[in-house]
Amino acid sequence: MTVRLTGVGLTHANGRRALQDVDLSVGRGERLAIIGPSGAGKTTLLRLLATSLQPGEGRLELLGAEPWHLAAGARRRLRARLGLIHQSPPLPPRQRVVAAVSAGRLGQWPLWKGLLNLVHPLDTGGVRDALARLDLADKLFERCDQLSGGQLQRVGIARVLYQQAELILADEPVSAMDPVLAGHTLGVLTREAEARGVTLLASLHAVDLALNHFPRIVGVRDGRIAFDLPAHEVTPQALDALYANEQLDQPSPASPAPAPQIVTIPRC
Ligand SMILES: Nc1ncnc2c1ncn2[C@@H]1O[C@H](COP(=O)(O)OP(=O)(O)OP(=O)(O)O)[C@@H](O)[C@H]1O
Repeated sequence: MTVRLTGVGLTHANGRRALQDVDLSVGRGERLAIIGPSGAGKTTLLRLLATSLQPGEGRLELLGAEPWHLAAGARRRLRARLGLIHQSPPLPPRQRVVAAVSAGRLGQWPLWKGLLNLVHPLDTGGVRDALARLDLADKLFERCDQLSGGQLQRVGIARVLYQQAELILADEPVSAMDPVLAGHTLGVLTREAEARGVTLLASLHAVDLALNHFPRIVGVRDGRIAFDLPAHEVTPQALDALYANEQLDQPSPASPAPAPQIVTIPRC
């Protein structure tokens, strides 16, 4: 298994319980979309898998290791095998795209090579190839602060492709793109993952993108796994239950009581 969570719970520092009783096993090469309403715990789950958050309860295994039982150096080496795609890639604004993408391999390089690469990019050809897959080869020497939000997201994806990560964790990777580009970009990412046998977990708000691009769908609600199904078995009823918004369901005290109504968050 690439990922195994057993009875995992996580409470944020402010006391907010974000995950509870999460059991999840993901095999090597699987592609899985995580969907669910806002605040359900999708980002927390991905941050936990990225080892930026430590579970309060339960057991986490990643790539055959238990990260929180490893010494710091071994945990750093494990992290170098994980590729993180952020909704807003944390790229230094003045950095050139070539440096931002090549930084994907910093965790695999000795310090001297990483420093040298900052001054003089060592593998411009490899970086250009990764960018070309995202139709961004012409942005190689542009500054990150001169790119649009959607272009920056594609730079973040190119960085993880260049890294050749074994497990890709993507948090809303196409949220800043128009629907056509979002679909195209997810297609590139999922095909790359499939061709390389890489495990891919992505959180997505757009349910149609999740169903079209991922064979397995995990629905998360209130910090728990509501369903874990092959995409073709996800029913409209399961989606309605996942997205039924209890807070919006409360009638206003000042208004005459309307007929009870479940408000469903629109899914694009
Ligand atoms: N750093 C944090 N500190 C405290 N509470 C947090 C933190 N991050 C998230 N939470 C809380 O944990 C819960 C889950 O949040 P999370 O961001 O994981 O949800 P999400 O499903 O990714 O939501 P969205 O779709 O809106 O991004 C929410 O109640 C949120 O307020």
